Amino acid sequence: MYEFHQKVLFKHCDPAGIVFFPRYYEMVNDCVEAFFADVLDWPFEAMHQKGAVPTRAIETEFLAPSRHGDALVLEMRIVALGRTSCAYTLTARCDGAPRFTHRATLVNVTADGRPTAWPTPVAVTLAQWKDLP
Ligand SMILES: CC(C)(COP(=O)(O)OP(=O)(O)OC[C@H]1O[C@@H](n2cnc3c(N)ncnc32)[C@H](O)[C@@H]1OP(=O)(O)O)[C@@H](O)C(=O)NCCC(=O)NCCSC(=O)c1cc(O)c2ccccc2c1O
Repeated sequence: MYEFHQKVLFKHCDPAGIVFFPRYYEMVNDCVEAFFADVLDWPFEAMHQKGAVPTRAIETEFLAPSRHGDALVLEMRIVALGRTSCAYTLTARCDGAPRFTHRATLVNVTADGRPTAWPTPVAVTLAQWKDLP
């Protein structure tokens, strides 16, 4: 499991005082960006020179609201790996209690947007992470 820590900031909250869902999606993408840099050794700034990794499928359940100052921990796991795609799940918790769960599939694409096989070192590392608790 890969952990990403995110304190809820003023900018994340709506006038009702809770995190607005697009801000959660930005936190998710920040977690994925950190995973690519820290774990895959393939930072977005390098990856985007030759292609991209757009999201093909996405599903989120919001279980309890988060508020300014909450210390969120996003727990990311690789749950499926294909030739060009991989799926991850993410559970965000505050003090151990779940706030939202998320599952998405990313597809590795060329500069002209066509699916292409993961680079071998990336595929090897994703395979090592797949199904880790
Ligand atoms: C993403 C596409 C280019 C895929 O093309 P196509 O639909 O033709 O895909 P294939 O049929 O060839 O399958 C490729 C691959 O995907 C798997 N797959 C297909 N459908 C699904 C599904 N419903 N659920 C799960 N998996 C699916 C299929 O099995 C194949 O896997 P293999 O491993 O077996 O090869 C095309 O669909 C497309 O361009 N879609 C639009 C993408 C988009 O606009 N997304 C939203 C905005 S972009 C975005 O959010 C985003 C951009 C980035 O640059 C990022 C960079 C880094 C991280 C995240 C990013 C990000 O989220």
